[in-house]
Amino acid sequence: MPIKPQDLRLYLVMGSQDCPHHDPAEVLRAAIAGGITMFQFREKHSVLNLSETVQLGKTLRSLCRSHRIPFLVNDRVDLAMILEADGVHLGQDDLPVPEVRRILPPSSLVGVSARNIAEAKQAMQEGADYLGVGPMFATTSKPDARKPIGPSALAEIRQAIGTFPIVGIGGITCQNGAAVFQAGADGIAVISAITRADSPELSARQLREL
Ligand SMILES: Cc1ncc(COP(=O)(O)OP(=O)(O)O)c(N)n1
Ligand SMILES: Cc1ncsc1CCOP(=O)(O)O
Ligand SMILES: [Mg+2]
Repeated sequence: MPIKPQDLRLYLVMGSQDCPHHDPAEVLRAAIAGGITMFQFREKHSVLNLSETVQLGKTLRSLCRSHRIPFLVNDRVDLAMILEADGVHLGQDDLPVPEVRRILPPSSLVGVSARNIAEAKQAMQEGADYLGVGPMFATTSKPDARKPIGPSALAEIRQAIGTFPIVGIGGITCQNGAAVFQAGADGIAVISAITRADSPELSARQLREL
């Protein structure tokens, strides 16, 4: 099933490493109450072992399923299959989209990171369902993130690719999120703006109002 651009409107990306103040399941529950439209399980540089990762993934997966929120897994196609995820998100250094498509169920969503027009067009040709474009702004959630490209780079990609679904990511907050929508994004993807907020629910609600 193709992605609905409105599913990208407020996309929470999260793993246990992003939740220093609250239990990840509580953060996700609150974020769902606040109005997130999509979720990505991104367990990266965390202290969980593999069986703990699967256990947490199952908990988060069932929360998403009971609220009809698409549940994607970052990078790990094996984990996505174990968790019966709705799809995966792949970066430029991750597994190639056509190979991943061969092993996932046909209806799976595949998101791909892109930071310029060439990467965006290649991802579309290879069968991506949406693009994650960023980092928009400086981020502290991804230590190996490259330099921010800003909303103007997203606007250029939008101009080049027409209506293909795009979500902006990286350093997005209530203060700067509107600029990402104005540049032509269908949605915003956030980690810390929700996971590190005093109230993840209130923060999600405010981001949804953008
Ligand atoms: C929605 C979304 N967009 C971009 C990314 C970044 O993916 P990647 O470049 O592979 O980096 P890691 O997240 O794997 O560190 C994303 N995860 N989600
Ligand atoms: C996963 C990822 N990809 C590009 S920036 C980023 C981190 C986004 O986290 P935050 O919303 O806290 O800046
Ligand atoms: Mg990746």
